[in-house]
Amino acid sequence: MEKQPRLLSSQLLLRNRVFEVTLNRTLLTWKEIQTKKKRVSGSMHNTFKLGSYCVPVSEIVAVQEAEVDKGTKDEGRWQKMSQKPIEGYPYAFTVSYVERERQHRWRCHDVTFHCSDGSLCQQWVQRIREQLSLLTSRPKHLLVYINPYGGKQQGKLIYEEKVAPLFSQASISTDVIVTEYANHARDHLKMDADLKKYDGVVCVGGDGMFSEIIHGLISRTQADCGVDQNCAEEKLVPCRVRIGIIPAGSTDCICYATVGINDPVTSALHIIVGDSQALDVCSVHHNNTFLRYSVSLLGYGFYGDVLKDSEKKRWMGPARYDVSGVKTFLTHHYYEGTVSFLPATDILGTPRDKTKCRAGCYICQHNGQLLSEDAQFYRMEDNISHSEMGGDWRMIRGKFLAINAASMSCACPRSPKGLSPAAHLADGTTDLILVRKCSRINFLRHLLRHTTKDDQFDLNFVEVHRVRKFRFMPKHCESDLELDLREGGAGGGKKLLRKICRDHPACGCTPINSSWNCDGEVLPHAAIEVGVHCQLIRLFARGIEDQPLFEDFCTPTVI
Ligand SMILES: CCCCCCCCCCCCC/C=C/[C@@H](O)[C@H](COP(=O)(O)O)NC(=O)CCCCCCCCCCCCCCC
Ligand SMILES: Nc1ncnc2c1ncn2[C@@H]1O[C@H](COP(=O)(O)OP(=O)(O)O)[C@@H](O)[C@H]1O
Ligand SMILES: [Ca+2]
Repeated sequence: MEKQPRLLSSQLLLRNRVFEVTLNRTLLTWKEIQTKKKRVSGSMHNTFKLGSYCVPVSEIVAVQEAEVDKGTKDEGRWQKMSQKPIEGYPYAFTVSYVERERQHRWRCHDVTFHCSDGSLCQQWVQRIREQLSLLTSRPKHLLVYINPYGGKQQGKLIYEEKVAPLFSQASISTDVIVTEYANHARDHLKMDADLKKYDGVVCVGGDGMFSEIIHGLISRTQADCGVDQNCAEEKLVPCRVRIGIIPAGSTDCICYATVGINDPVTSALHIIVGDSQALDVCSVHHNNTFLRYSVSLLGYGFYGDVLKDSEKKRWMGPARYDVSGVKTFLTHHYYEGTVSFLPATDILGTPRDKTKCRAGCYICQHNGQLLSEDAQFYRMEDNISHSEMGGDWRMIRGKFLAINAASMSCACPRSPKGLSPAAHLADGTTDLILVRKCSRINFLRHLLRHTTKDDQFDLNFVEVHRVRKFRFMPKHCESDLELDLREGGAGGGKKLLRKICRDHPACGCTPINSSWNCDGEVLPHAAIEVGVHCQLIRLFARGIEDQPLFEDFCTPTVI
């Protein structure tokens, strides 16, 4: 077979101007070759530049021959044609590529090049397609789950109108399941789905729906590999299949904190270009029983109570969180208990850093590497258990308005910098935020700082620790009591009840325990043990990209 030259370069017409169009292994560039210079708006010093653009091949969505109706030139039927023929350039092809807009929004943009020669036009289409086929990280076949009841109940519409057309343009085939009941997606992934057929799973819904997907996928992977999820010390096996999130929920924090915006088209484009972003996952256990996984917020007290109350107000849609938020704020419950945690030592980064986790984050790479080297070392020294390698646990007893573990920033439209602005997506740690009992006005000051530039940790009743593991034990352990009543018979039960009455007089003003908000799902247990599993799952995302220096930029990059 004849070997193709690496570089393809031709003079083609674009909007009636001649461009030198070049395709190499990584870039498609087009440069105006007329002498006329073009002013580029918004550039730093209003300088004049040649019209010259480039798009990375990795950000091309598709290429196709454009329809140019050559035979109808004299019949005045231009409106029927997708492209007007240009004298001497009767053939054309259209390249669709990612264009960056403000606030991390991506859009699919088209550029049509006109050629004088049919075989040249075909050569261009073929060469670009060949280049695209070399991008092995792009998904070809996806399994899509849609929650039709998430958020404003627009999931199906959002998928059909905004996402499906892009997938088909990018030649991605899909199997789509619209869920019929809660946990439908989880159980399908866990037991029925033929995962070998797919390069990824797409979740159309909110954080709760995403939680279903990761539970199905992680449980399935552990079952296939013979790993027992109930054992908190087990090293879990990372999932092969990547997950894409099309935001169609109420908070969409996981999408927002990994992409920088909750926008369905942006997310679809990240899936199409085959992005990959590893994510830490917390496992939640109690008494050697697996309870749940969490990737964003594990919140006890305030966020647990907001969520529990909001579940009764689902009919309100996303506004339920504001109503329950105000109600919970006014109720001002605090909860007593003991938090123990294992601080993450030997790592780069602290929760008070000014630098944030961004696309290609060095801290995530460094800390992830460190953990896998540690794991190798301790596998060799197999007489040392994982808990012994850990270091020193710390213990804090107190009265808390909120205990929040943020494994990622938890940025969302309500709080664009999030609960822990400097948390990392894939560093193997979670940020444990303890908000002690304080006045309403002080708690409001803390909450308000989630929405401003001010530091929400710079208050004397708030502390934050970057940890690998933590435990919470409420002062009055309800689940233990129930367990004791069942197991210990009447005598043991009476003794325990007497103790509780002594410790907690029946004033009736405060519920004994809160529940945990686990990625937007209510976890009724109060006593839990949590461990972080570094980079257990991967998303079709790349982390938040650094904002460009100047506002008025757009791709294709002007060079
Ligand atoms: C005074 C203004 C205070 C604004 C404080 C906003 C903080 C928001 C931080 C949100 C962190 C979100 C973490 C992610 C949680 C989600 O997993 C989870 C599920 O998402 P899904 O429905 O898409 O499935 N979402 C949630 O749990 C929602 C949490 C939303 C909490 C809103 C709290 C509003 C508080 C308002 C207090 C107002 C006091 C007014 C006093 C007069
Ligand atoms: N077909 C369905 N019917 C009812 N509930 C569902 C269905 N599919 C998923 N769910 C559940 O709906 C809940 C909320 O979903 P989510 O997409 O996160 O929306 P929201 O962001 O509005 O909470 C999740 O707990 C999920 O398990
Ligand atoms: Ca993390």
